[in-house]
Amino acid sequence: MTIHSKLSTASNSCAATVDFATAQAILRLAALPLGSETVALEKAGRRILAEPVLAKINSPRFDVAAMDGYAVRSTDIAAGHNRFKVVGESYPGSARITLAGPKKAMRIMTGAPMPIGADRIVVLEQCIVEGDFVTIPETLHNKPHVRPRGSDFVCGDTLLEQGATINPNALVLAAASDANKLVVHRRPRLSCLASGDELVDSGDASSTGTAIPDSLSQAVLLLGRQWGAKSGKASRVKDTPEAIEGAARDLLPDCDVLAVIGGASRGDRDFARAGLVPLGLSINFAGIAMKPGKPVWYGRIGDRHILGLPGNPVAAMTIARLFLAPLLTGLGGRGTEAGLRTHYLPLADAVQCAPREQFLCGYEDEGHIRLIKRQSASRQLSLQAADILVQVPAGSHDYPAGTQMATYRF
Ligand SMILES: Nc1nc2c(c(=O)[nH]1)N[C@H]1C(S)=C(S)[C@@H](COP(=O)(O)OP(=O)(O)OC[C@H]3O[C@@H](n4cnc5c(N)ncnc54)[C@H](O)[C@@H]3O)O[C@H]1N2
Ligand code: MOO
Repeated sequence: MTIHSKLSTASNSCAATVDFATAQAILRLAALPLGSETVALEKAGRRILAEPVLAKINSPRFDVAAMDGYAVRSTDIAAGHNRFKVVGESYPGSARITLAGPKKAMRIMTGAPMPIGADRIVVLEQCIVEGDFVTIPETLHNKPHVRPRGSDFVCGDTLLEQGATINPNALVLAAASDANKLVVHRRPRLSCLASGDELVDSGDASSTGTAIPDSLSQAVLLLGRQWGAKSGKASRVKDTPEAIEGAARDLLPDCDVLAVIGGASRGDRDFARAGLVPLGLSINFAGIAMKPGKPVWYGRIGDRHILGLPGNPVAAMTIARLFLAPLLTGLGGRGTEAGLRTHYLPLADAVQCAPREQFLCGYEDEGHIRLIKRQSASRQLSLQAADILVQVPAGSHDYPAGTQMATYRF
């Protein structure tokens, strides 16, 4: 098969150019959770629950003291007694004991099981202790200072829902449930394949006359990690379909998602898709009516997800944020929506629509959107201050200052 017929095979299987919303809908249908695995609690941080966490015990396990003090019977107090014989002590972790007989008290600390028979605590600061006896005030607060058994949660309660992220607060509940393992979604493994005759490792360009550093491979892997991926390998090859095919053949067995950087458009040496056709690439969409990032494409080789990023660095990072992030959150069990959350902010200055939907680099300034002055798909400096992408729908009018616009956080 010639290079040109390979390319045309790839293009023939392309859906027609779609808009951003349609492409996202296609991605959403394909980005289904990869499966689950069981991990030890100490390894579960940042993971997404594939199964809910149910309490295996009550919390508290018994009625327990809510304050340090003396446990007594309220019937004794109601009968007018205020001097009690101290018959023992209860600490957190102590076995439950019985407070036998009237006018008896037990010294007790916060979290310790209430003695059977006692139903209130008199706080330490209000008690006068003399030898084996404790005297309590005539008038007491109404509060019994007892946390009833199961008042936090009871055995069988759902403490964390499926889909929850194990953040520090969630980890409190997971451990409190008495779990030592959690069933979490498998993290997608992301690898990168960059092509470009001009590209060298960062650090090697200045010693040559024409090469430029590959500024995208590691950035795309980092963005992937921010959205829940494990980093696989980053390969870089020359602009030939054979080199792309060979590198992809090596990378695909060990990844779920392959981000193919560059070679996405129509140039003489743009072979990203053509190089993957012999491996069985099928295309779900190619070319989106958006700016930057128009040449983005997405397809499958077997069960692997292949996302083609344009080589221009701002276009590549825009597409990574808007397509790779939701692909990874979808595969990782959080749904593609988690990677596409928008925040509405007012424009500081008017912005002009264009025939294509735009995603402009901007930053948040005192609650307002400021756009980076020179927007260009190739201007790497635009990324220096950009912390948001501002979605500007296609059209022929202006959005005046103050208009609330959807933004995506980088
Ligand atoms: N005739 C047409 N030309 C172009 C079109 C088009 O539709 N018709 N689309 C333009 C758009 S939009 C973009 S974006 C670029 C994207 O092109 P490619 O994906 O084919 O990217 P390359 O040609 O490989 O490279 C473009 C540019 O980016 C630099 N680059 C590539 N990879 C890296 C990297 N890993 N690190 C740093 N810089 C990289 C490369 O050196 C080029 O300067 O095409 C337009 N052309
Ligand atoms: O749309 Mo390209 O991604 O403008 O440079």
